[in-house]
Amino acid sequence: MSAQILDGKATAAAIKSDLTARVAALKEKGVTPGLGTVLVGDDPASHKYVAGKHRDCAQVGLASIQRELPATATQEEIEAVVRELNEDPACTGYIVQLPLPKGIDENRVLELMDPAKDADGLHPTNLGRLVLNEPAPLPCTPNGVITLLRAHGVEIDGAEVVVVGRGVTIGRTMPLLLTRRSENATVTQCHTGTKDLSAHLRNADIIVAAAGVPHLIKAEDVKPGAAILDVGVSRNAEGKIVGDVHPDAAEVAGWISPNPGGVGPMTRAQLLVNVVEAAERAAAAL
Ligand SMILES: Nc1nc2c(c(=O)[nH]1)N[C@@H](CN(C=O)c1ccc(C(=O)N[C@@H](CCC(=O)O)C(=O)O)cc1)CN2
Repeated sequence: MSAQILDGKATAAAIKSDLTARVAALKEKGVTPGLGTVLVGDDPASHKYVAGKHRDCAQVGLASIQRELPATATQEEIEAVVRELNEDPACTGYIVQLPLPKGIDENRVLELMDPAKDADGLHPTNLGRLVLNEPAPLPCTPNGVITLLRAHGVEIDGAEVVVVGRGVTIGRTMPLLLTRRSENATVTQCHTGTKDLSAHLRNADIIVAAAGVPHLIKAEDVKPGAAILDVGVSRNAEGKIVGDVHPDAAEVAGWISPNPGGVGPMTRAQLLVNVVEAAERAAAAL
């Protein structure tokens, strides 16, 4: 068997095309939504991701607000930029690109954000709303995973899903989204403390791999026909992405997301969705 592709690039393009029309409609009402980004330090991957976010903004007609600080920036300097964006009326929503440099208290920065402008859905208030089933901006990568599965007709309802990883941007929140009544999946969360990862994986209809361990998941770990979402990003000596999933797994799986070209573009598209939805809510309240 050779897996079918969960095409993140094409699915993200369709989402962006829909958003372009919605942004144009907002502009006709006199509202120009803007996405802000706070980027601290010189991690090349973070710079690439943020540049991609602003390219997306230009494509769909969103205004871009970019704030960059050096790796030497203090906690207070970063927090000052967050306070400024909280107050900036041109900024509909913004993100603080993670990870922040060592020594910076990331949670303190996230907590300082105005929850109404939290385009990543990572503010504690919004994470709490998600737990309570209240409306909130949804974390971009987990929401991107679900949108990608749905766009390709992969059944989530009743599926056994294994999430590998417990990081903030995906591992922690992926199970919360998947176990909502609208998704209705059964989720097992695995992590470095899991005793027999392979046994869990072999039982999964859907695997979300977000461990950041190159080629952790191999063909023999995969149930025939399963859907695999490879969210892991490691880099080889040439700086090329190496995912969590060994390429041989595609011979066993029914569906697989390429990496790059799978969940990454979906993360960016869902970020735009959060900003446009926030702008639409604000416009409706005018
Ligand atoms: N504040 C946040 N920080 C981080 C998040 C996040 O959701 N919010 N997630 C990741 C990084 N990330 C978003 O910021 C992200 C990752 C990957 C991509 C992407 O488009 N990847 C491309 C490949 C790009 C490359 O060649 O390096 C792809 O997969 O095709 C976009 C955004 C951590 N930080």
